[in-house]
Amino acid sequence: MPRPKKRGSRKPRNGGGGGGGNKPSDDYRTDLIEKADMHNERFTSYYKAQGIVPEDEWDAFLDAMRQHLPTTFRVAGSRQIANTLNDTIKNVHVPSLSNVIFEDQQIPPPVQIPWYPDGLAWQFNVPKKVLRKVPEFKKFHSFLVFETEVGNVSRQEAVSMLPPLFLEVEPHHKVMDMCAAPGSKTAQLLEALHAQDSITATSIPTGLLLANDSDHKRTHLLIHQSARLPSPALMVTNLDASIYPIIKVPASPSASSSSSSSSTETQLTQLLFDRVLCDVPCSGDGTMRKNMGIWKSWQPMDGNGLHSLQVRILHRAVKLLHPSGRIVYSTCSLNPVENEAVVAEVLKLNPDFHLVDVSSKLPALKRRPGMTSWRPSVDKAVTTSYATYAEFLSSEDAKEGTKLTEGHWPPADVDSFNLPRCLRIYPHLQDTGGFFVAVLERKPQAAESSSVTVKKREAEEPEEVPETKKPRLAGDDEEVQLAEDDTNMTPIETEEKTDDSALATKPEEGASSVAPDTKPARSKQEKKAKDGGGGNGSFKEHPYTFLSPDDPILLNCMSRLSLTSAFPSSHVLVRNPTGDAVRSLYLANDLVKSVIQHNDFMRLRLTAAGTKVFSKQEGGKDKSAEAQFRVLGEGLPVILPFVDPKTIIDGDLATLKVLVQSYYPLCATFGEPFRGVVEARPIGSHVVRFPPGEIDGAVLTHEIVLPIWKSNVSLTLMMDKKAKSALSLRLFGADITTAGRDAADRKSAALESGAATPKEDSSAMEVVQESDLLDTIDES
Ligand SMILES: C[S@@+](CC[C@H](N)C(=O)[O-])C[C@H]1O[C@@H](n2cnc3c(N)ncnc32)[C@H](O)[C@@H]1O
Repeated sequence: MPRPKKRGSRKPRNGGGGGGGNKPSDDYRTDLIEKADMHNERFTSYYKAQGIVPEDEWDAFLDAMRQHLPTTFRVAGSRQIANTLNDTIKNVHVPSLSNVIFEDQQIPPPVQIPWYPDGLAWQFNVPKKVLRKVPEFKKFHSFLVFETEVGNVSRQEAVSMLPPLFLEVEPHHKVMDMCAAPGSKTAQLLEALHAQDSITATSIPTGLLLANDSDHKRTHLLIHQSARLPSPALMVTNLDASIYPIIKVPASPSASSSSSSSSTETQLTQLLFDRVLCDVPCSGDGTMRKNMGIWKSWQPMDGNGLHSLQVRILHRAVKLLHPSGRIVYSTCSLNPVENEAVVAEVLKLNPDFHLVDVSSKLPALKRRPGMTSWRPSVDKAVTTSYATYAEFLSSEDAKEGTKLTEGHWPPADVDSFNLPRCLRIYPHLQDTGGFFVAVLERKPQAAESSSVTVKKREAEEPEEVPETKKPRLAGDDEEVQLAEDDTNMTPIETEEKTDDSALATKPEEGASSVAPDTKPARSKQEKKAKDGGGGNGSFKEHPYTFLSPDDPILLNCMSRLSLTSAFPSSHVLVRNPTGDAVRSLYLANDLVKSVIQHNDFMRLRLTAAGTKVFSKQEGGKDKSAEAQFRVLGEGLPVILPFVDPKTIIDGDLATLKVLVQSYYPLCATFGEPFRGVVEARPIGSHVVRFPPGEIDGAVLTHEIVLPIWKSNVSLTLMMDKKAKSALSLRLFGADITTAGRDAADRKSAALESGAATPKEDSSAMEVVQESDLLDTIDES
């Protein structure tokens, strides 16, 4: 008698199980598992059977997997400020951290990651208590936390920095990040799109970054993360990537940004992407060095259950790609079933694609070739005895309901796929997590003939996504249980009760043998995943409305801020049900505008578009066209190229110090000529330029431009509290802001009275004390 049908395995650890939030769950607290418990017989026997590393490297591999993962970060590469900051790290922090002894141990200073371009990525490995107790490290830690907060530094696991590097994004590219949350790679892609930003001004790239995630809550985390690099070229959607719909844009670029164009009068075509990142949900066993709970729970079926979803996401990427485009597929799993098997399956479905040889890229990166032989485990007991799917099918195990497909095994003609061109990164190679990357493009001749087809198709209406394939929403309808940390999803056993009716297409068993144009099948496990978004039943976001360039509020805002006629006023949008300029104004580039105008925002589940640049001043009572809008700190770099230079006020470092020190310094406190100039200005939003300078040992190494608000008699520096503290720390070596001083006072009062350090975080400085760079959100 057959055994009861085996239920689905586990949710993807890395981004598959619904979840946002940003705190580690106790299960995955790295300090709650002893080294002695870092064993898993199934893991050992499975990976030994696969031969993922040579026998004589096995101990080194396993030993590295048990070591604490170093902390790594990038200095945000798109900004000219990156080099200045990198110099600060090199010339100020590293020397001060070079001779630290803690509990009789020499603590090594941060070092540059050798393979990262321009030396902009760093790593260090110190216990948390060193960061908290050693003054030099504490200072460095505060510096990093603040710079992270303002977007100049991105805490990201080293291997997670790889996929965007292999994607080679340029500012004109149309880029799709299919599984983007929480957004560390999105940030990196945005930086590449903004490579032409100057030290004070953001460029408006002609390209586009469409960041998508099927988990609604996680898309908000993604929006929060990407707000650090405000971009008029960013859109965020909340869909199931495996059935991502076609996006329509005008066939002729000249029609794309015209305010009068609409889908009824304009010929539309499918938007094809130049670059697609598929950083898919995976079992995440390459992250065991930080998600140590995986040691306890790992089992071989995790990867088996994800294979089909991974194939379908990558296959969809192929369909969305421009003929000359490039796809990067990545996972933080070591399992060939989630890696090479997925790539081989998609190459089989798309014979015009091939793996790109990237062996000469990032030469200092130690890597191993992709595998050409593996054996999936057909059960939890790690039975890996079947060399082929056919062998498995004729076995007892197959009859007992195990959901495996031919695609789980290496294809018969495995050599034709060049799988060794994939990259495998193992922990013992260069002290990182485990990772997998594959770079796919169309074969050169296929790309050419495909280009011709695309040109022809430009005259036609784009193919619509059939109704039945419209994404079905899961994340919103179900109660999404947040894992405490994005990086640390708690694996949850899944049930298989999902209604299949709205899901694509074929039964799982046939997945490996589907014809090239057929969608790969969907596993039951993935159907259940709460993040398998789609449908728009409970989509509650507001629509996007572009203001008319004659909108009186917009005109008033432009004249008050002295914006020149070059300002793209036809690209300003609002988000509210009435489409009026009520509170916030956003700026989008041509492509973002075009996508919004020609696609239903509900169908795309469009969650964010463009970047917020103006906001109504809080407390303003004027509800008429005279309402006062101010330029936002984060919006200023985008607006700056359009501000009439004559109206920018000149300040100096002494002026900046006063503005940083108090919330509302009186105009009378400033020295001349600044005082005279601001006193003559009307109430409202103004822009001040601070050239490089020096006072009392504080050095401003490069020009900065900041927004201020002038009231009757006082000024306010319009910067987020944390950003202000970051600036203070960078310029004056201490947090001299009101919030910083208050926090320091409270802390010393608490210390004097013998009470614990205040827990409630009411100031920016306390944020630094309480937050920990080691806990910063990052998902590789
Ligand atoms: C490995 S994580 C992505 C990490 C992200 N690229 C980063 O660097 O921060 C995988 C993501 O895929 C999302 N996801 C899972 N299934 C999906 C699907 N069918 N379509 C789109 N996103 C999906 C998860 O919500 C998760 O955020």
